[in-house]
Amino acid sequence: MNDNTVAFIGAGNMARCIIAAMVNNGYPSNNIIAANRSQPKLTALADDYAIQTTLDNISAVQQADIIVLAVKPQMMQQLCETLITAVPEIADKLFVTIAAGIPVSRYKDWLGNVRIVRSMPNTPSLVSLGVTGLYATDCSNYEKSFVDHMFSGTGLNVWLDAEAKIDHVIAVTGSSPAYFFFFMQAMQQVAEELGFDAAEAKKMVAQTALGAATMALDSEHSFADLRAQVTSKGGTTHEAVTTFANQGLEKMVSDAMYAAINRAKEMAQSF
Ligand SMILES: NC(=O)C1=CN([C@@H]2O[C@H](COP(=O)(O)OP(=O)(O)OC[C@H]3O[C@@H](n4cnc5c(N)ncnc54)[C@H](OP(=O)(O)O)[C@@H]3O)[C@@H](O)[C@H]2O)C=CC1
Ligand SMILES: O=C(O)[C@@H]1CCC=N1
Repeated sequence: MNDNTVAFIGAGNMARCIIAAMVNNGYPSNNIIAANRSQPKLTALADDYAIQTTLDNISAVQQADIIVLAVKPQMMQQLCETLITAVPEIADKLFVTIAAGIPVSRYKDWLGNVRIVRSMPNTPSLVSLGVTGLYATDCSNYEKSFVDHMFSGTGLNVWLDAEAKIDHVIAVTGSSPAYFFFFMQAMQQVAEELGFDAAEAKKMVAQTALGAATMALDSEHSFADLRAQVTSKGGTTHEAVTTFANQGLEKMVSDAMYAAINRAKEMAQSF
């Protein structure tokens, strides 16, 4: 499977995270090409991962078996139309898109009746602790296995039986690293107010988040049980957690996650 050449069109944040995971997982770097409209990110990727790079999208797709569409959603239609015009036979290749909010039907409008896997990765893929939602249409078992293999170094792959679930994955894992970073940022701010220096405060907060997540993954206990283990009756945690509850943390989280889903649906309507 490592013989397939994979071209990333768009070499931004998310492409870098997936490329890092593939290379760290043993995918041959000379079988990965990144194409970008400007040079700096390509230079950094070539330096860090020894992959091939190019400013020429067309040349990248011509050399590739699998094409990963990794530009922002707003750029996608123009990109697809340029590609299909320049290289009509690329419709025979396998496409993987990582874009939020663009349904498979739009790609088929832009590229013809292509075989495409919609994926929704997240940035912790960079450290192989990502979660990727995957939804395939019209692909062979080999192609699905290949895409599974391609993402296997990023962390956990979750195959979906309905395209609508991609929007749910966005809310649960695609966007959610930002929720945790926001929470940690707020905690760091208070730690600094309390006199810890910025680097120390960041480390203390991140180490606690890592410890809590590791405990949750390693344990049979529910999140609620693990929370109860920290919360002594009449103690400090109870006061903190009650403050969160009284100020509507659960509703806030729910509203935020549905807002992400609604935005994905709204984006889908706009393409
Ligand atoms: N960031 C995330 O956490 C996640 C993002 N996604 C999806 O991934 C996609 C990319 O997002 P992200 O990586 O964050 O965005 P970035 O802006 O970091 O990356 C997009 C890249 O595409 C390049 N680009 C734009 N137009 C073209 C073009 N026509 N040809 C070649 N390269 C082009 C940009 O070049 P330049 O450097 O010149 O701007 C940039 O490097 C989006 O569709 C998003 O929905 C999915 C899951 C998670
Ligand atoms: O914010 C976004 O639209 C993309 C999709 C999931 C994470 N980032």
